[in-house]
Parts: sequence; structure tokens; C-alpha cells
Amino acid sequence: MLKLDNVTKLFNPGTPDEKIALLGIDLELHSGDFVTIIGSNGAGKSTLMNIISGVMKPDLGEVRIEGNSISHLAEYQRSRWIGRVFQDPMAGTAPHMTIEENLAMAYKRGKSRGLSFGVSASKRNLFREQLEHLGIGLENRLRAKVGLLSGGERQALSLLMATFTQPQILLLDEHTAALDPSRAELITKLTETIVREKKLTTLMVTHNMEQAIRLGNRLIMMDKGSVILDIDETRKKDLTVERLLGEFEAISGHKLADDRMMLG
Ligand SMILES: Nc1ncnc2c1ncn2[C@@H]1O[C@H](COP(=O)(O)OP(=O)(O)OP(=O)(O)O)[C@@H](O)[C@H]1O
Repeated sequence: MLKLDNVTKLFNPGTPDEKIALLGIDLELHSGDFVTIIGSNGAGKSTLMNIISGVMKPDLGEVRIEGNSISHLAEYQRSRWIGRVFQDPMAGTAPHMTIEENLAMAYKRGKSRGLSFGVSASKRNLFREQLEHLGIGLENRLRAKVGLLSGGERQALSLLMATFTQPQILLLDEHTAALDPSRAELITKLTETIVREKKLTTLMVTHNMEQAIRLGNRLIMMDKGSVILDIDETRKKDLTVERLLGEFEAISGHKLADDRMMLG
């Protein structure tokens, strides 16, 4: 499904500020995999998400979907296959547009040119149906401006928009980190439901160890630009936060340093 071969990214190469953000990453996600990623500060998690989504190009290596290289494609060209939800609830939606206009925009993604952002009666019914499924009453506020929604409501809408057209890959970039605990839990539950129902292949960066262990069928730990631990479903079932931190320390030779780390 998604395959990264030898993906390497340096910032400021050849200068005293040179930073190796990713060092020869080989990673394969199979269809339906839900992989959580944790790692220390500056491990390369955001760079990895940016390279998969096309925000950045790698210096070396290839990104492939279903065997086809997408390395040469720009972010907007990849958006038909890749949905992304960011940490910042403001990032995934247009605040001055209404809920239905935002959904119309998401609906159009990856479709041929010429379709308008207009909202026909049949589209409105589809949007209402999808919003109802979120279970937070947004279906009654189709014409409300998105800027008026709470952070949790915007993240729920962002999640729906990112997955509306059934992307092949869903990237979740600490998407619950900016929310209070009850809203974060709501978005986590919605994520689980949407990923399960739409059978999405998902990569989720989180600073919440307990969440990383509980969600998904595979867990990856990164440190200094490399994947240092790749834990499958069977091993993940017996994992605890303590054991995970212990394994990290044994392999990396240092304690996990993460300013935003939450144990559970
Ligand atoms: N635009 C940039 N210019 C220079 N260096 C950068 C840039 N973006 C990232 N880096 C560096 O690349 C490395 C990887 O950064 P990245 O943001 O991918 O890590 P991260 O795992 O997401 O970290 P965190 O969890 O602390 O946000 C770090 O050393 C970082 O300082």
C-alpha cells in the first residue's frame, strides 16, 4: 500500500546547522494497517508526515503508493490519495466558509475540474447524513461558519473532510493534542470508528503513550531520524507504557525525551 524506500532528509546540508531529520527510512504499510508513531523530540515524525503528504521532498529515496512512485507529485496532487488531519484545529478547515461549503470543498478533492463548490440538495443530504454519524449535532448547523465552532467540533469536521473521499492513506498529526481531555477522547473514538468503517490505512503521530499502545495494530518508535522499534499487533497487546519506555532506552541508549509526552 504505502512504501518508503531509503527516505532521507537533511536540513541546511553542508552548513554548521546541518540536521539529519530522516536517515534511510524503510517502511511499508499494508492495506488496513493502523500504525501509531511515537518518538523523542526532533526524531523526525513531522518530517516523515510532510514527506509522505508532499509538503517536502526527500533528498534521497522514494515514496510509493500501490507500487507507483509519488515522489515527484506536489501536495495538492497527492490529496486524492492522502487525507491529513493536523494538530491545529484551525488548519484543516476554512473558517469563513460554512460547514456545508467546507464539505463541498472536501467532496471535490481529487475529482475532475469543472465541478463547483456549490451545494445541491442531494449533496446537502449526503453531508447531513455524514455529519449525523459524528453524533455531535453538526448536521443541524450546515450553514454555520466554521470559525464559530469549538476546537473539538472543528477537529471532528476536519476528520470527516480528510476521510470523505475514502483516501488510501490517512495521516493524523497529533490531531488530539490541542484539545482538552474529554474532547480529545471524543475525537479519538471518532477516529477509531471512521478508520474501522472506512478500512483506512492510517499513520498517527501521538505524544500520548497510552493512546499509542491502545490504538491501531502496529506501533513504531522513532529516534534521531530512524525507526528504532516496530511492534506488531501480537506484541502490542502485552505492551505497557513502562515496558515501552524500557525498550526505547535499551535500544537507543538514552531516556525518551519528549516535552509533550503524556503517559496516559
Ligand atoms: N525547517 C527546518 N529547518 C531546519 N531544521 C529542521 C526543520 N524542520 C525540522 N528540522 C529539524 O529536523 C529534525 C526533525 O524534526 P521533526 O520536526 O521532524 O521532529 P519531530 O519528531 O516531529 O519532533 P517534535 O516531536 O519535537 O515535534 C530536528 O532536529 C529539527 O530541528
